[in-house]
Amino acid sequence: MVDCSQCGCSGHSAGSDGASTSYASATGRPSSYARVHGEVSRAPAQWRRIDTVAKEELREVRYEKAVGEGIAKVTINRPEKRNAFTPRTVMEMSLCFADAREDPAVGVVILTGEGPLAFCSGGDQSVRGAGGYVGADGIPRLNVLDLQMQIRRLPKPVVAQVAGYAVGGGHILHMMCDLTVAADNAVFGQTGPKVGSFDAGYGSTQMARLVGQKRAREMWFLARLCREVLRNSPTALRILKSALNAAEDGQAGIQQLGGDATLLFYQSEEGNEGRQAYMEKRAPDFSRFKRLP
Ligand SMILES: CC(C)(COP(=O)(O)OP(=O)(O)OC[C@H]1O[C@@H](n2cnc3c(N)ncnc32)[C@H](O)[C@@H]1OP(=O)(O)O)[C@@H](O)C(=O)NCCC(=O)NCCSC(=O)CCC(=O)c1ccccc1C(=O)O
Repeated sequence: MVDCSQCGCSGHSAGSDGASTSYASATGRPSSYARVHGEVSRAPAQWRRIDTVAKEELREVRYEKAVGEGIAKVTINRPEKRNAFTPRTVMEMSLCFADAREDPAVGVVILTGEGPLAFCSGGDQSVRGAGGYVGADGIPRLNVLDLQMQIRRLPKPVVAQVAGYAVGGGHILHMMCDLTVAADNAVFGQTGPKVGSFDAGYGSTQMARLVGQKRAREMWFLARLCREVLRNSPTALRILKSALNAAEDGQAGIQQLGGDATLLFYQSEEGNEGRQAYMEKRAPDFSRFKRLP
């Protein structure tokens, strides 16, 4: 096993050059995957830091993109509080995820916490008031619930990279991610009832469903490493994620899958014929599009 703290992997076999992951076949020769796609680099990513997103200076979150690769990384940056989140932290995370969604160069997003002691310890209890967590505007918020939805609906895989504690709302955040890569010291748990809190939404229902869901996603996305995800078709990943959500999310899941179907249809000749005909003030001619069995 190789210690690969930069890529967040929990361990993989090194290629003969020590800088790539080798997928040897049973014969010992390079696998057909390696022959067709080449080896997967395990060289440390070069991160470029982004200090401002949507004109908002990032103070409680670090946001980075890997140079020349489609990986974005969102790091909760409050290690002195075991990366507990305030309304501002959540707002900054939300801006970063929105940016990663919009950036066509980004294919996969990592969510992690600063330092080895905690991924995230949930809501910052020192700013909790009646009605939610209170930021500079004095308004109590539970805005992490919106962030959970945002992660869930992001049409790109999100990988939680967990070292240390992932507890309370922090545990729920990792559960909302598609994949979780855990360091040896990772500790997972809910503390809500101890501190007078609970999450009866995804925090409860998703946890109940997780084992099957996570396994399926791992198999479909083949995502032991972010870089492997990036080699796969973004549309296939998008539809797979939607499909896996749809079975669990009821109408909201169908809405997401339906949106993806529209996206594909808009890219087709058949979809364009309808729009074109409208623009040209003529009847559309769909006769050349076959009704396949
Ligand atoms: C995480 C610990 C187990 C780590 O223990 P340890 O390593 O011994 O470190 P400590 O000395 O305890 O902590 C160091 C330092 O950090 C402060 N701190 C840690 N966690 C928090 C926190 N969550 N809030 C505020 N401050 C925190 C700690 O006080 C220390 O500060 P000093 O000044 O040095 O004393 C342990 O720290 C621990 O158990 N922490 C609390 C975990 C917790 O209970 N979290 C809150 C759970 S409730 C929640 O997250 C709800 C969130 C939410 O918004 C929500 C609301 C409604 C519906 C849904 C949700 C949702 O999230 O889904």
